[in-house]
Amino acid sequence: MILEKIAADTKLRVEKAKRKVPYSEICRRAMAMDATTGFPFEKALAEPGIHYICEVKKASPSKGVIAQDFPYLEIAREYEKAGAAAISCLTEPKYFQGKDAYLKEITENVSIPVLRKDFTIDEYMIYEAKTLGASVVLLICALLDTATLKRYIKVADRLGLSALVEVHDEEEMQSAIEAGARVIGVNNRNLKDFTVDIGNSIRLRTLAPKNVLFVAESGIKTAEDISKLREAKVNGVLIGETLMRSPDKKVVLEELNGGSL
Ligand SMILES: O=P(O)(O)OC[C@@H](O)[C@@H](O)c1c[nH]c2ccccc12
Repeated sequence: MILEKIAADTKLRVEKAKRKVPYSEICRRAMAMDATTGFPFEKALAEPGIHYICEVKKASPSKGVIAQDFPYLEIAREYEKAGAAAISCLTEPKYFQGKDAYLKEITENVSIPVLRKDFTIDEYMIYEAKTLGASVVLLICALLDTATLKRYIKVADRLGLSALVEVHDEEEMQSAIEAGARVIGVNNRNLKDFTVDIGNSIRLRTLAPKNVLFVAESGIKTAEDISKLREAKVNGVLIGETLMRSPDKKVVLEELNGGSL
């Protein structure tokens, strides 16, 4: 499966990063930073209504190159101006053509929280995310057992980072809950065959405890999708391709939201 391939390549990337900046040094740098962040991502999602997490993504394994022209900083600024609650920035280089530098530059230029969208398979990456200015890290349940998930959430917590814990079925949802996830994202994309079903978020919505924030991820394209997710009482939606393919992000966000934002 693609996820295993990506995880294996990520492991090599982290080994290389550790040779440049050792584990003890990345920890030191991250822990020297302010951890009293107030968890702005969770704060934003906890406000009433549905919130937009807008993704900066050049390419993906399922779609290939999405944006030939990729003015990532302009895109991030446009998202912020259009009323996004948060930004998601891909940093995985091989399959998504992401870069740590995109994340760093974006966090330095917007004031809304930014998610480091990557395949966290080592605590090192959580410390790294902090030094890049992220407010949130992605933890994918399919890559981490419950005990590891729990440990990573604690590491993030101590740094003042939120964790968006991604699940795609009931079993993973249970693991996320058991690990103490405060924000759970349901991926509507099946990573085995790349099919997308918004119904996956709606189906799993009822399984998340009341005190957990809920995000629907992937394949969100129309105002009708949003309206269904709103009805299901999701707190946030994570949208990439639909926004990346449209020249005017503000117009698309307004259309999706059925008026203004
Ligand atoms: O471009 P889309 O279909 O709107 O999806 C965005 C986001 O959900 C997707 O990029 C994503 C969801 N989970 C991930 C994990 C890793 C990388 C990417 C993702």
